[in-house]
Amino acid sequence: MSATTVEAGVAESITKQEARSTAYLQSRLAAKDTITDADFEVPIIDLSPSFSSSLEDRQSVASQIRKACTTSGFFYVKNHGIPSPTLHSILKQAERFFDLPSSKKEDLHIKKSRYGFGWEPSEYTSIAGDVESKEGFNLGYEAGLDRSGGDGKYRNLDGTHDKANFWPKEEDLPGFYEGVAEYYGAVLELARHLFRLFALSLDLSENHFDSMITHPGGISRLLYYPPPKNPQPTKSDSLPDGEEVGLGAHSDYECFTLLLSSTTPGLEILKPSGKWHIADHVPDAFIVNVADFLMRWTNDLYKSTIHRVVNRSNEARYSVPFFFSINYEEVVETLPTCLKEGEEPKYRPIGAGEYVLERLNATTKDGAGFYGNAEVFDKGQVV
Ligand SMILES: O=C(O)CCC(=O)C(=O)O
Ligand SMILES: [Fe+2]
Repeated sequence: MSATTVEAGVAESITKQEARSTAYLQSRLAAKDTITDADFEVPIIDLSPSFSSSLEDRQSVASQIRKACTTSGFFYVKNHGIPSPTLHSILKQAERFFDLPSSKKEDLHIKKSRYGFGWEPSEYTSIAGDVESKEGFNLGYEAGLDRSGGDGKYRNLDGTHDKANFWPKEEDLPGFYEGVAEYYGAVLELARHLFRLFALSLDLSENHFDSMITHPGGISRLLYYPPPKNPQPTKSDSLPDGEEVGLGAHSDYECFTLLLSSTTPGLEILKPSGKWHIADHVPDAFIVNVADFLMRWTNDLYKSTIHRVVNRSNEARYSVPFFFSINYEEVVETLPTCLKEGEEPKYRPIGAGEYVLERLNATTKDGAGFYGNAEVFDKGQVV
């Protein structure tokens, strides 16, 4: 299938139900799954053979990816080529950022952004209606962060092309921009590499998605989860369960996510039985998870699995997810090769950027968006 550009009217076809995170979550939970907990595993995939010049080697990795995507929708990658100091240094940058005095962070407040970029205080947005303890710093693609230099055609989520990222002043946090740029450049390169493996895993040609990622959307966040106010149970068997949530239950919106975290665990993945699987920390590895574009392309063959974060320790957790999207003007529609004879697409085509923006806005009160919503938020209210 060749890439099509977004058509007028696609945004209107995104229903209110999809745009509202809580309703969307409920509909996803109600969907029957064909797998059971016995099929659920989060494998560690060694990416070394994926850099080989032999197609057979690359295919062997792709088939492991396919297995993970059709069961849990989550896997770890090791030997991914990003040096360990780069990983440690971005987590250090996260610590430095969150240690800034509030007055400095206030200048970067997400209420000044149409896309939720900048600093997000704790208990500010909510993905599933819970109060969320996380504090964040969100940013999007810019050509200067892309080691390929991009093709100069990047547009924001809403199609505009003014500068969208907020950066702390160099004198407030020396070296922060360079640190983030180094990490972002490396993780974007890895995401492009992984996308070729995803294509292979779907029996497509390796370069199937290449023309869609010349100036791709790539939101990344630095996240800080403080230790809980009250000690939390060491595990949880149901949803919802009244725990102190760091980040509420959700699926990610784009193609797939690459998640780096500090050693404190916290990511919980919903198993088919409704119990939570607590993901172990694997040193120097990323957790990769299928997100909603891949679910839609594959008509549910690949699972965009619900997950959340609960910090059950008495230490801080830092994480850095990178949400890899295609170019925002592209349309995501079911791949004909993922439809069996006589099977209909379950999902209508969506404009990539518009869809992500609607899902992001749905995390704000009444879906009103971030921009200029200070009064609502300054009262400390969440959705
Ligand atoms: O911080 C984490 O471990 C997970 C973050 C996440 O799921 C998200 O930001 O979508
Ligand atoms: Fe997520």
